[in-house]
Amino acid sequence: MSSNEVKVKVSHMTKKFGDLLVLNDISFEVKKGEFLCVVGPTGCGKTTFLNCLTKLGVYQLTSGEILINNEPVDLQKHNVAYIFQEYSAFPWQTVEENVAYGLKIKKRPAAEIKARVDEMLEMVGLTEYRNYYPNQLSASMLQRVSIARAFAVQPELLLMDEPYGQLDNSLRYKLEDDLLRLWQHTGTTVIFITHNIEEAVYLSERILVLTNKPTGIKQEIVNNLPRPRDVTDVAFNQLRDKVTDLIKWW
Ligand SMILES: Nc1ncnc2c1ncn2[C@@H]1O[C@H](COP(=O)(O)OP(=O)(O)OP(=O)(O)O)[C@@H](O)[C@H]1O
Repeated sequence: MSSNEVKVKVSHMTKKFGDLLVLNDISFEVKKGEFLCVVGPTGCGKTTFLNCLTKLGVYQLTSGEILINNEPVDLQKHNVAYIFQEYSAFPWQTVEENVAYGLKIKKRPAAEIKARVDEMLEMVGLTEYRNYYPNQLSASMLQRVSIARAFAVQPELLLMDEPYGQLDNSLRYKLEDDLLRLWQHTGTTVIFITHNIEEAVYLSERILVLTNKPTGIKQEIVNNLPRPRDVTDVAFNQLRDKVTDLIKWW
């Protein structure tokens, strides 16, 4: 899916909280349309890594530079969407209103909003729940609302921080397939943080393996396994074991 065009270029990203050096001179690139997963040991700074990409508030970089389309990252200009582990749906809005939210903020025409919301709801299997409120939905349905809402605005970059960390395996597999379908359909560039190595091998085109703090990149692994992927496949398990060995600290 990825092209040769560089979407995100991170140079010497360094982040300290007081005296604590968390991210230590990290440099990498993400190609347009690429699906990049980032894994690493517990507490190494995965969330900090993702938050620093937008340089908001306490996550301003201590030093280094982040470019999107060769320009300094600017959330007013660049269309960046997020999905977190916590459910982000507005409880006072229906599923349909939640999915339409970003498009309304962008003041898109009503007909475009309707068409886009219909398309997104169809892709995540929520069409018949469009008039439900979040408190009427299961955990996995809430995450599907988040995905549909994020993709509705056609983000050029989607940042995901362990979105399925609290779900059991069967729900997670279903959501991962929804995500892959949307990614393939839209060509969005995705950076996906996870502590789950199997998930990284299932989703990614490339995996960045982080070290313990002060955090750097231990290894970049290209993941060319054919899709659809099978978690019981020999090659799949070899790659999973290789990544596991890289982040083992015991
Ligand atoms: N706002 C902050 N102020 C001070 N220290 C922070 C802040 N955010 C993160 N840290 C510190 O940065 C380090 C990395 O935290 P972070 O949450 O990014 O790790 P993580 O890899 O996402 O953790 P986990 O594996 O538990 O998900 C920790 O030592 C944490 O205490």
